[in-house]
Amino acid sequence: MTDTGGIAPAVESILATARQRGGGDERVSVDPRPLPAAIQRAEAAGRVPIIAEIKPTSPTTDGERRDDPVELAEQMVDGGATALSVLTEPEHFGGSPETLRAVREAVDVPVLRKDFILREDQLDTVEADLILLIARFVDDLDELVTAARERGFQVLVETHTEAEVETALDAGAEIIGVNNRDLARLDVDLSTFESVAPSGSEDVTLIAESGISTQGDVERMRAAGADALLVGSAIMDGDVAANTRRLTTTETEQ
Ligand SMILES: O=P(O)(O)OC[C@@H](O)[C@@H](O)c1c[nH]c2ccccc12
Repeated sequence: MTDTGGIAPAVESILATARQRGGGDERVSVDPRPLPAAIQRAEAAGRVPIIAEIKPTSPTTDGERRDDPVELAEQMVDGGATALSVLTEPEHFGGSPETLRAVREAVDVPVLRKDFILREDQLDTVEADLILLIARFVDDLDELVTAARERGFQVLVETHTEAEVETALDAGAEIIGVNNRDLARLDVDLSTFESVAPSGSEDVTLIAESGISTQGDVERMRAAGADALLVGSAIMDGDVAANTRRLTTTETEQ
């Protein structure tokens, strides 16, 4: 069992329910919309590649946003989002597989399934273009990366430390996220991406995750080498299209 010692009680609770959750009965087979191509298109159009996240609530958010997720998704795409991330975790994030299915049907951009997947059968809950695997929580990353790819998913491996980045690279990850949020204390520090993101790996798509809210934050993550940025709360809070547009139109050096 992967060591999950020292993590926040809210995360312990998320993992306990994730272990109980069943998967799909039938193996899914996905024809994915490629994320790297979507990132290139955004760059070519002069937009910052932003993955906008539909996250109705979270252990670190007050209240719950109950707007129609499909409308939110369309507003994010209107605001220039390169891809979307949809929470499917029901108990702590207000998500559902049905939400993801409806969103993916309504938009053309790649859609990431955000959940705490621990076992192979949990890959089969719903189709998505990308699937999140969290290095810290997955016992055998190689095995789950392979199982996900066999189904057609692109895999985003989430890391928080240099050791986890190594594990992700060893597992052959081509898309690596660095979560600025520490799952032990649930606090956010943007210097995590700056210190942990591997430099000079041209073949890897690097994503800065969490805690990005201002154009200054966007500039900072881009300067540190982020190919794309995953933003939830700062987009979900208020006018979703305007929030997305503000971030995608940030002037950056990169
Ligand atoms: O709302 P923020 O700070 O912009 O963060 C978005 C995203 O990175 C965060 O929701 C997240 C990162 N890794 C996760 C794993 C599961 C659930 C959620 C997450």
